Amino acid sequence: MSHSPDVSASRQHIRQHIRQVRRALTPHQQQSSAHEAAKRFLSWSPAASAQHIGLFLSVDGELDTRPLIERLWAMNRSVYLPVLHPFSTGGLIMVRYEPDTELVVNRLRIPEPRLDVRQILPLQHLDILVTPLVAFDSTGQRLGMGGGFYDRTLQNWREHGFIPVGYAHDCQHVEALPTERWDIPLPTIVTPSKLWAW
Ligand SMILES: Nc1nc2c(c(=O)[nH]1)N(C=O)[C@@H](CNc1ccc(C(=O)N[C@@H](CCC(=O)O)C(=O)O)cc1)CN2
Ligand SMILES: Nc1ncnc2c1ncn2[C@@H]1O[C@H](COP(=O)(O)OP(=O)(O)OP(=O)(O)O)[C@@H](O)[C@H]1O
Repeated sequence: MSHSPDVSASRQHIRQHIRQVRRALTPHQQQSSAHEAAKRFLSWSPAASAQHIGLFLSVDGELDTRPLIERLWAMNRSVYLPVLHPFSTGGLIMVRYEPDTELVVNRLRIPEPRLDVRQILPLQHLDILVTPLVAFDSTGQRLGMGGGFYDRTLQNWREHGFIPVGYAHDCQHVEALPTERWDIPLPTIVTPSKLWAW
């Protein structure tokens, strides 16, 4: 439940607006942005020593993670994708993603690996969690698609010992987001043109 209908309505408005703006990027803009962002991510120092990296498969105009995933595979890093938890509402499970991993489309229409318990990585073994977002602000607050999946997954990230990093287009930046008490700000966000750090 939201503490205020205004906050909730304004979050919904920002979501719709930014989703439309990022869907309007051309395939060429998408491609060059994906390349620039992958380079920036790989030159960020925590990425140099990270072995287990959580990513996501881009949909809906999101900054394309596929070029980054290909580079990480070529560097023999282990890549994981979020799988919707089968019964814990709003939960995500990180599952290993390799070039031959079979993907299925989940109920939110996002491709994910089939849930295989042997391929699950507990969060405390993750080094970096690359986090999707719809909008971010000048203080590192993020707004997602509205499921609360990453708000839950990012709880206690310091204790788990992984570093979250937002991955988004420059046009997803807004000056200030209306926040809710469960929002977890990101310490780092990579865009094609900038590395934001707080
Ligand atoms: N690429 C990607 N994967 C991700 C996320 C994300 O933001 N991006 N998530 C981050 O949390 C989780 C999924 N979160 C989601 C939350 C809401 C909707 C949603 O409302 N989607 C549709 C309606 C669903 C339908 O088609 O039935 C919509 O576009 O309105 C989608 C994903 C896990 N995987
Ligand atoms: N830590 C949490 N524990 C329980 N419920 C939560 C938690 N975080 C968020 N929620 C619930 O999830 C719902 C969606 O939250 P919100 O709109 O902030 O999601 P979001 O940040 O846009 O999405 P996401 O994190 O999936 O990208 C809210 O109704 C909220 O009550």
